[in-house]
Amino acid sequence: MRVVVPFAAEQPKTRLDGFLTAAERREFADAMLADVLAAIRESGHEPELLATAPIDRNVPTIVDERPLTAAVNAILETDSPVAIVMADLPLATPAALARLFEASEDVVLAPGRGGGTNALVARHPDFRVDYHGTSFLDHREGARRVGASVGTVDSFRLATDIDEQMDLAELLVHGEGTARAWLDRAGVRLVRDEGRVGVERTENG
Ligand SMILES: Nc1nc2c(ncn2[C@@H]2O[C@H](COP(=O)(O)OP(=O)(O)OP(=O)(O)O)[C@@H](O)[C@H]2O)c(=O)[nH]1
Ligand SMILES: C[C@H](OP(=O)(O)O)C(=O)O
Repeated sequence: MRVVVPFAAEQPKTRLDGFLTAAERREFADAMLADVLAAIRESGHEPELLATAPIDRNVPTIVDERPLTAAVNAILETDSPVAIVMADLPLATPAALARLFEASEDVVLAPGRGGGTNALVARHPDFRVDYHGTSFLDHREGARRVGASVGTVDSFRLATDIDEQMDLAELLVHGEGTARAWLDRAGVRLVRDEGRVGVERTENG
C-alpha cells in the first residue's frame, strides 16, 4: 500500500507564528516530518512525500502546488488503496500506524483532536477527501455516501497533531524523537505550576 505524507514545505505551521520564527517553524516542521517518516518505515512501509515544493530528503516526492485537498484527491483518483498520514504527528508510533494500516474497512479514519483527520486509509476507489474544518465528520459522511464501510482508529498518538502552542506540551510530555529534541534545543520547556500544563521559552533557547 502507498503511504503518502502531505507536507507544506514553504510556510509550515503558521499557527505557531509568534512563538517560533518562520525559520524555526520550517526546522521544527522538518523535525516532525523526520519522526513521521521513521515511524512509517518502522511499520514496514516506504513513505512518499506530497510536498508543495521540492525538498531535499531521500524520499520519493511528488511536488504539487495545489491546496491540500486537491493534491490528495489527485492521488486518490489514480490509486487505491492509499494511506494519507500527516507530517505533524511526531508522537506517531509504528504500532499506532500498524493499527491504521491493518484495519479492514474500506475507509479507515484516525481523527485528530478538534475534528480533523490526522491519518486515513482509502481502499474504496470513489472516496475523496475534504480537509479543514471538521474533516473527520465530512470524511465519515463522504465515505458512507459512496457506500464504503468506515472504521475509526482510537489512538492518542495519532490524534495529537501539533498545530498550536499548547500542543507543544503534549510533545514535551510524551515525545522522544527528533521533534522533541528540537524543542529541547530551542529552549521550549514545560510549565507545570498549576492547572493545565503549558509551555514557555527560556532565554538560552
Ligand atoms: N501537500 C500539501 N500539504 C499540506 C498543505 N497544507 C498543509 N499540508 C500538510 O498537511 C498536514 C496538516 O497541515 P495543517 O496543520 O492543516 O497545516 P500546516 O501548514 O501544517 O499548519 P498551519 O499553517 O498552522 O495551518 C501537514 O502535514 C502539512 O505539512 C498543502 O497545501 N499541500
Ligand atoms: C488537515 C486538517 O488539519 P487541521 O487543520 O485540523 O490541523 C484536517 O485534519 O482537516
